[in-house]
Amino acid sequence: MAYLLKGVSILGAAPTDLHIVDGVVSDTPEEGAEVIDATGLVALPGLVDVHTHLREPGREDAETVETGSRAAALGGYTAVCAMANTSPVADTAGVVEQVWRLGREAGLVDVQPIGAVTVGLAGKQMAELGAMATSAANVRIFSDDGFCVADPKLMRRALEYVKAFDGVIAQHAEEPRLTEGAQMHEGEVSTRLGLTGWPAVAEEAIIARDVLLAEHVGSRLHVCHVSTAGSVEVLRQAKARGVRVTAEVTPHHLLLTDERAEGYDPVFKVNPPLRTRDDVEALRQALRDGVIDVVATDHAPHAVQDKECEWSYARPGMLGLETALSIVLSVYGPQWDLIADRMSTAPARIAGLTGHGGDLTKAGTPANLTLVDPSVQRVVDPAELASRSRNTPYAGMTLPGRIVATFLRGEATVLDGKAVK
Ligand SMILES: NC(=O)N[C@@H](CC(=O)O)C(=O)O
Repeated sequence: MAYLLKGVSILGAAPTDLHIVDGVVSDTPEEGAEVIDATGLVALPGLVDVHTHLREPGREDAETVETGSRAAALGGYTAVCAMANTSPVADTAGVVEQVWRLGREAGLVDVQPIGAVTVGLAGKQMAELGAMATSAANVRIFSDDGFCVADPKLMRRALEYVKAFDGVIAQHAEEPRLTEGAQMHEGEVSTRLGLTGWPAVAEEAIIARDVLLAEHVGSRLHVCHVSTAGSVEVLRQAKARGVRVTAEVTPHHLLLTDERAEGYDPVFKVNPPLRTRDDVEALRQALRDGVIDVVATDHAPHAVQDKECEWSYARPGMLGLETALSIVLSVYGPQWDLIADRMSTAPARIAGLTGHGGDLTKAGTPANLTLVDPSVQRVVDPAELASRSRNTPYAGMTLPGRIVATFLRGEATVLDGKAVK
């Protein structure tokens, strides 16, 4: 299938014609190509998410690889990295290969499995990182996300182990002894609501420790869902010293604050918790500066019974894939170069996903891209989401931008704002 995207603006530049032929960007038109009127639309390299929870195997009532892939494509993504906290945990070659195969069968985005760092995410014994790296799933990112690799000796060994194949340890930075019973950010609002708080220092202390370990070992560390101004300062200093550390921020931490907990609506319960306005400002600036490298969704679907209950019983986590670009647009406006780097090129580099995040002006670049209509304002309706879950914190909000089409290696996965399969 060949396409001609007529009058498209690549990253906000003057309108041009973009030819997609045989799965790549081409500078020569193809006879009989399907013409898409792309007037007013912006082409971005397909978005890449380094932090997605797809819930399969184990919690297919909340999401499957297929439903999550569809949500991703509709959000403009062409690749997602699937977190390891499934059931069974993705801590063996068998499980990561299963997730990888399910992703191929769904065929809507490239699903790159993340392997667990420790057996069963229990933080005691290192998982078979080498077996997962050499499996068909070709795992490069390892994470116990949902839990912190709290034992410093184990963290050091894992960093040493992955160095051999340029792997990366993605840390969920949470000192567990400081967050026992935590329900939200520790601060003025938690005091008023009478909820046990997760102090900012519980995140910052682990990041500080881990950048020192990564520096000592000379290995790659990635910090998941950075949420505090103090974490940003630790990362800024580490990067200035040349530590091989990268970091992500979620759309919700760029937009929402802990005041959302005031109605006790569990849709706003998430780990790490929503923080203060000052934290939000520091995160926004850090993403601009490049101290934080990427936006990652931490798309965390949960079944109704796990979310629509009393706050303290509700699971933490919120949906992200289908709203991420709109949230980032609402925060930064049409800064397309920034958006393309932080949501596509940089995450593709971190995950080692060659073929994603490429330059759409160059012939031969794999045609992984998405078309956005920035002029449209959409009202988020949970019932319309492709995810199997409904736990979006943005229900009823009016947000800028609509994904019109997404292409994976030149094949449309989304057309006219609808998934093709
Ligand atoms: N982000 C969340 O609040 N939840 C994540 C795991 C996690 O990161 O805690 C989940 O898997 O639901």
